Amino acid sequence: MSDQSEPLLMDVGNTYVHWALGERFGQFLSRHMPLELPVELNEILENIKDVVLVSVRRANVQEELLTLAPTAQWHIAHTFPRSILSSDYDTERLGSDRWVGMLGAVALGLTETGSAVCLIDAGTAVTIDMLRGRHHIGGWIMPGYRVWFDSLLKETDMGLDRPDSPARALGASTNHAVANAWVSAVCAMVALRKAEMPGLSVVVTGGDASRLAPWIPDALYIPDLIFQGLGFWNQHCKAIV
Ligand SMILES: Nc1ncnc2c1ncn2[C@@H]1O[C@H](COP(=O)(O)OP(=O)(O)OP(=O)(O)O)[C@@H](O)[C@H]1O
Ligand SMILES: CC(C)(CO)[C@@H](O)C(=O)NCCC(=O)O
Repeated sequence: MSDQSEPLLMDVGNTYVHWALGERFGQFLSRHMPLELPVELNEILENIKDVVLVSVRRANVQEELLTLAPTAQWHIAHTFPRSILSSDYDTERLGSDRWVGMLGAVALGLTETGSAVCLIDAGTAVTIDMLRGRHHIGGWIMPGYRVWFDSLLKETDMGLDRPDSPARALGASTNHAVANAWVSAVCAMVALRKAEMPGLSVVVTGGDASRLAPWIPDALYIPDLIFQGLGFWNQHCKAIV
């Protein structure tokens, strides 16, 4: 039985759906339809009153999720008050997961320190977003670790296996040449921003964050940043249109 007073938080990404309820959390694949939910989550959905969801997938994934708990109140994070977080980006297109990740930085007070913040979310895609206080000044999108390999596998005749532990050094094998190029690309992008913004704080999150964080000096590794952001959106943004 779940504690019905707190909402179930869900982040529907391009590869995984991540969920959290208090101390409980998990993930399942978002790309296989119909969705195959873990038993624990199905049990939670039978009793839950509120679900707070952010999604970057097509509407049909969201619709299928909604049918799994028809009596629950679903709160979908897709509007973001500019009074709380503004952006120079094309806000019609800025991914909801990026907005919510940045709200996670706001929730943790990282935007109030006087230093600019560089937020790296290493998932299916890697997004790198820059914040000055509660203002998003822009960002970058590049392939995530798996997609980086998959694109070369598809377009070349190289045989490739993804190493578990990529590094920033030069590669001495095909696999490490590709893997280390990915780490080095992200590190170089961060170094570019740091050169322009001394004192920049760097935050790393997402499924591949643990592969990157050791190579970025002074990076803060915050695995649950998206859930911090979803909780903040639910409390402070949902009611503001
Ligand atoms: N258990 C796992 N099995 C396979 N890959 C994993 C696993 N855990 C983490 N990863 C890595 O994490 C990446 C996906 O990250 P994450 O779960 O943050 O993506 P996502 O939220 O689905 O993507 P996005 O937020 O970009 O839409 C995969 O590409 C893979 O490299
Ligand atoms: C970039 C991704 C795929 C990262 O999950 C997502 O945020 C997205 O689909 N964004 C829309 C495009 C944009 O943010 O400019």
